[in-house]
Amino acid sequence: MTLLNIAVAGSTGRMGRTIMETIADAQDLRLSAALEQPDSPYLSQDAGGLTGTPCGVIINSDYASALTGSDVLIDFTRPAGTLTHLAVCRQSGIHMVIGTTGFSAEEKEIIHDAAKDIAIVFAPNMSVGVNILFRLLEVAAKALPAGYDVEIIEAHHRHKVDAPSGTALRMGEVIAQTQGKNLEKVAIYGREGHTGERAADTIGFSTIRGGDIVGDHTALFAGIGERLEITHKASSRKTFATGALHAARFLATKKSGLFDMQDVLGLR
Ligand SMILES: NC(=O)C1=CN([C@@H]2O[C@H](COP(=O)(O)OP(=O)(O)OC[C@H]3O[C@@H](n4cnc5c(N)ncnc54)[C@H](OP(=O)(O)O)[C@@H]3O)[C@@H](O)[C@H]2O)C=CC1
Ligand SMILES: O=C(O)C1=N[C@H](C(=O)O)C[C@H](O)C1
Repeated sequence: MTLLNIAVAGSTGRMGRTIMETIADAQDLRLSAALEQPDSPYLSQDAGGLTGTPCGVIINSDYASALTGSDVLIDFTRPAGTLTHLAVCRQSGIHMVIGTTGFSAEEKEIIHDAAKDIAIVFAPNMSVGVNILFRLLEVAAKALPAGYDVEIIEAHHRHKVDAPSGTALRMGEVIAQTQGKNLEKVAIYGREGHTGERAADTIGFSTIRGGDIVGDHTALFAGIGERLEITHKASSRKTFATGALHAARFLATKKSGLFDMQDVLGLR
């Protein structure tokens, strides 16, 4: 069997470690590189040492040379890191799975442009459940009559640095798009003080941060006399890692283009 060579950026982070563990369990995948920042205390260590099984891949910050021999780079880092890695991958013709969240509109445009040359899966949430939830939101947003207030509530661990989560923002985009609205114009990010009554047609976001919550997302459609809540709760990062590896396999069949998990999972 020909193995697919996977490089992992942010290899010592929460997602990086989980992805490397998941690669180690896959028969068809090989960890080809483990990347970290130049000031990382983990440089030169065996990447498998982090997960208890040394594998002979040394954690490296020389992106260009480390990526030689890789088919796909999986990147769950920060926007600045992802864009640095993207430039190297575009130059070297290496496909990318991007799970990082918190990009500005301009930064997302750079990813769109790079997809002219390489194939990219870019998705704020790689779990099967959340991607089905996106479809359920389309159904609800289309079927409910006018007058249901939309609120999106998300909860994550204390270490998360961006808010609202990328998933919550995508939920807002899906609902807004389905209802013919522009999220930028209707989003309300938090409320404080004398806010006045809720404006009709807005989409509110609420963010909770605490402890080790892996990732909870709820869309609330609140009408008069009833509420519809659609919720997803992730209980393990393995669900995201498994999705990222499916995305890498999907990219192996592509030459270029921008895809998301709806494409990977055949949900479009
Ligand atoms: N799409 C999805 O399904 C999911 C997406 N995410 C997203 O993935 C990202 C990472 O999450 P998580 O693993 O929890 O975060 P962590 O903070 O645990 O890990 C981030 C990793 O990226 C490295 N890093 C940070 N900045 C840079 C940079 N400028 N260049 C290169 N590497 C960098 C960090 O190195 P160091 O520690 O040295 O700073 C660390 O290894 C977040 O944006 C999160 O929202 C998370 C889960 C699921
Ligand atoms: O930072 C996290 O942990 C997560 N981030 C993603 C997001 O911002 O949507 C996905 C997941 O909920 C975990």
